[in-house]
Amino acid sequence: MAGLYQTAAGLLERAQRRQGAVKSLVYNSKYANIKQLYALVCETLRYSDILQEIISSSKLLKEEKKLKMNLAKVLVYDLLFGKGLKGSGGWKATLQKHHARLQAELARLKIRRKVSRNEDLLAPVAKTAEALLPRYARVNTLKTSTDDVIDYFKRQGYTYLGQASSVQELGHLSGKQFLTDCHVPELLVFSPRTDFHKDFLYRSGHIILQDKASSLPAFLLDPPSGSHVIDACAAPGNKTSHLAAILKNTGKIFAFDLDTKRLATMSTLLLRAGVTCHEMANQDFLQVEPCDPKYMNVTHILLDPSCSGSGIVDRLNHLTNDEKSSCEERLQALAGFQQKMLSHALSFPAVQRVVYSTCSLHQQENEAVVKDALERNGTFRLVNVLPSWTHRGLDTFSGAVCTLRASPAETFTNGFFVALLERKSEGEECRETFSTSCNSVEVELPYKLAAPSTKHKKRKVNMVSH
Ligand SMILES: C[S@@+](CC[C@H](N)C(=O)[O-])C[C@H]1O[C@@H](n2cnc3c(N)ncnc32)[C@H](O)[C@@H]1O
Repeated sequence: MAGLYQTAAGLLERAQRRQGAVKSLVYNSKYANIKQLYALVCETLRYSDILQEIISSSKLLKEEKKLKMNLAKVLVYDLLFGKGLKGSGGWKATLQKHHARLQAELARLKIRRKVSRNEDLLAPVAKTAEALLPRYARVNTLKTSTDDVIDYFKRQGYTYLGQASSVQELGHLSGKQFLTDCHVPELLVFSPRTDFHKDFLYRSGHIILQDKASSLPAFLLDPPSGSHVIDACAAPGNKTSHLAAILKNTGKIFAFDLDTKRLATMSTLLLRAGVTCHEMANQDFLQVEPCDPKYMNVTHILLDPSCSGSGIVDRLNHLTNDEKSSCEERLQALAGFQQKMLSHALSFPAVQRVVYSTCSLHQQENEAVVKDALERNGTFRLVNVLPSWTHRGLDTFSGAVCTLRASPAETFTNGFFVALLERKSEGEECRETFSTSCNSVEVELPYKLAAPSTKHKKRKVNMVSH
């Protein structure tokens, strides 16, 4: 069992060096009991600051010279907060020697902070962000219908409250209540901590467990049936399967990714979801030739590139905050890569719409990337998506208000950013040569926002051209 603690400590080290998202690091670790490892790593991260304080005040590392901080954290977590140390001998025996002192330090800490429960020691962000987030389940319309899934959950004892009329309602679900989302009609919303990983509908690909923010890019891109679409950074494929559902498995999705392991996971996910209209390639999107005849009919591109992941709630970034300088460098490198990717997407000759998204909170990876792309490419403009969505892009350039941000506190989702770029019509381009930068133009909104009977309805909104 020593392998569990050593593996968990190694993963904490890698997460601190920002070598990947905690979830992917765990899943790629090949450890036999992934669930146990994931729980240990996440809980240790949640209690990271507390553990550090207890370990320092108990002088554990001074007495046990071979013990390093991350290994100490996972061991002390299991000893004090978990179900007790597993295995026998080795570090278990060492830690048992210090058990009484560590427990006394924990008790002292609780007295100092005037709390009685371990949970109350957690900083508000570690406690509330997680507790705020509802569980989202996207109905896979390739396999079933929203009505059938609602009936299924009702039969399982859940109470259906209808369609949410505002985002706020999503944050007030408790027990076995559930709603249909107020923006994405195929998204069902359950109370936080609802777990469907063992549910038949999840295992059979009838529902996809996907955060609401992450379901916005495909929903907003909204390619019509039969279109040719590129998913530029596709693995593990949540957005690809959403695109396939919107396309009703017609047309074509060219899905690219650099990471072979993630592509393998994607294969399984797409098979389970019944996706058949895709072509997967282990290829750098930047090397995909826009003028290749194969892509001449590509009209829609979803670009969800690698990012810092600073918006993901379960990544518990406070653990890595001490690496501020490398973080700045890394942000710059990421932003440079994202700018290249977005410019490349806009260079496909027939492309009409490109959705750009990240799970980052950093302006450098979000508004700045979009602003750069629009400055380089005058033939695209931003679409003012979901006008009723109050959390907009940071006001760093004149069109930023057209973009969306998402966050646990404001939208009950992970932190996220989405921008939809659309090719200007020829007439529009000409008009702009002689007009000011702010125009009122007709834009097509996804049918879910329009009257139920019309697939695409023209709405007049204020558009900012760049
Ligand atoms: C945020 S993840 C994509 C998540 C995916 N869209 C989903 O919803 O399941 C970013 C992905 O971009 C891939 N990637 C990074 N650089 C790439 C490149 N130059 N070309 C293609 N894929 C790339 C990474 O391997 C990673 O899988």
